[in-house]
Amino acid sequence: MDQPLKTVITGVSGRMGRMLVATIADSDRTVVSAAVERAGHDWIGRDLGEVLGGAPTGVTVTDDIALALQGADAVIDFTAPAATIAFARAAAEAGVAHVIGTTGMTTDDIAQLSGPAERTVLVRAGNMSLGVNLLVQLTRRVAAALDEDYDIEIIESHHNQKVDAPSGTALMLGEAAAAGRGVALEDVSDRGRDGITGARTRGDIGFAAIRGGDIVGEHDVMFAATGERITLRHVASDRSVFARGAVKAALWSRGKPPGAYDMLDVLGLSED
Ligand SMILES: NC(=O)C1=CN([C@@H]2O[C@H](COP(=O)(O)OP(=O)(O)OC[C@H]3O[C@@H](n4cnc5c(N)ncnc54)[C@H](OP(=O)(O)O)[C@@H]3O)[C@@H](O)[C@H]2O)C=CC1
Ligand SMILES: O=C(O)C1=N[C@H](C(=O)O)C[C@H](O)C1
Repeated sequence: MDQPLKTVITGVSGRMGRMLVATIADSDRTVVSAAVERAGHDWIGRDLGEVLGGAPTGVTVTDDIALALQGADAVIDFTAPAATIAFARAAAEAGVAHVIGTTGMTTDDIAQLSGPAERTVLVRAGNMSLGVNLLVQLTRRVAAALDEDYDIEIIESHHNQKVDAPSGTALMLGEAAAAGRGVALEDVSDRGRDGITGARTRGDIGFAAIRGGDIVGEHDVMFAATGERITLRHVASDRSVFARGAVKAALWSRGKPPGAYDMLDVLGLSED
């Protein structure tokens, strides 16, 4: 068997950072080799196990990404767009695979990942769960089978701490629906309706975002026509589905050539 994958976790104190530490602790194929938080965070310089309320692990939380990447195989990153761009440059420099779950990235942010992806394996997805990635493929197929008599609406629900909208998953689903219809999402996307909006434009793909309580993540893709409605739905009830997907991506990266990949590649669901 291969040596356990030496994995760096960024944003380690966050909801996903903690979930990743727990997921890796349950795996004999990966190990947390370093843990990163932002400069000034009160976990810096302390043992990861102790700050999480457990036994010492020997991993000291650091704000130095270059140091954290030394000798590592992969970095799993669920943080924020500016941090992710900086981590991508550092991972490319160190030749370490970069698994990105961060959402809320603009087109310009994403363009800044193409340089790093020429130098190392970069896997990025707005949702790392198997279920959502299957839903992406289903959405593409249903959109291809139906004409514009079926209005496509994407409804997403998340916890009250989420800072970006539409969710990364909603955008993945929107891209899939647009691809199924053979159009570009930016030409048909309808976000943030408010006030006298006028009637719906035929062919548009609409987005709606709900924020409340501790909702982990729910996504509906509705195809609404006169007299009938089809709804494809995914409900995540536990963040472990995202963490397991990210760890799977990190393991998959081993030995792959540099390039930009997504979870469809990792899961073998890519149809292109
Ligand atoms: N693709 C997927 O499957 C999923 C994606 N996500 C996405 O992952 C991201 C994180 O989500 P979540 O864990 O809920 O968010 P949290 O806010 O709980 O965690 C983010 C963490 O990143 C840290 N961070 C921010 N900037 C830096 C930096 N420069 N250096 C080091 N650490 C930094 C934050 O620190 P601080 O608190 O000090 O700012 C925080 O600890 C979001 O974009 C979310 O949408 C979430 C779930 C699944
Ligand atoms: O912020 C979250 O929590 C989540 N973010 C991702 C997204 O933006 O789609 C994935 C998941 O839905 C949870």
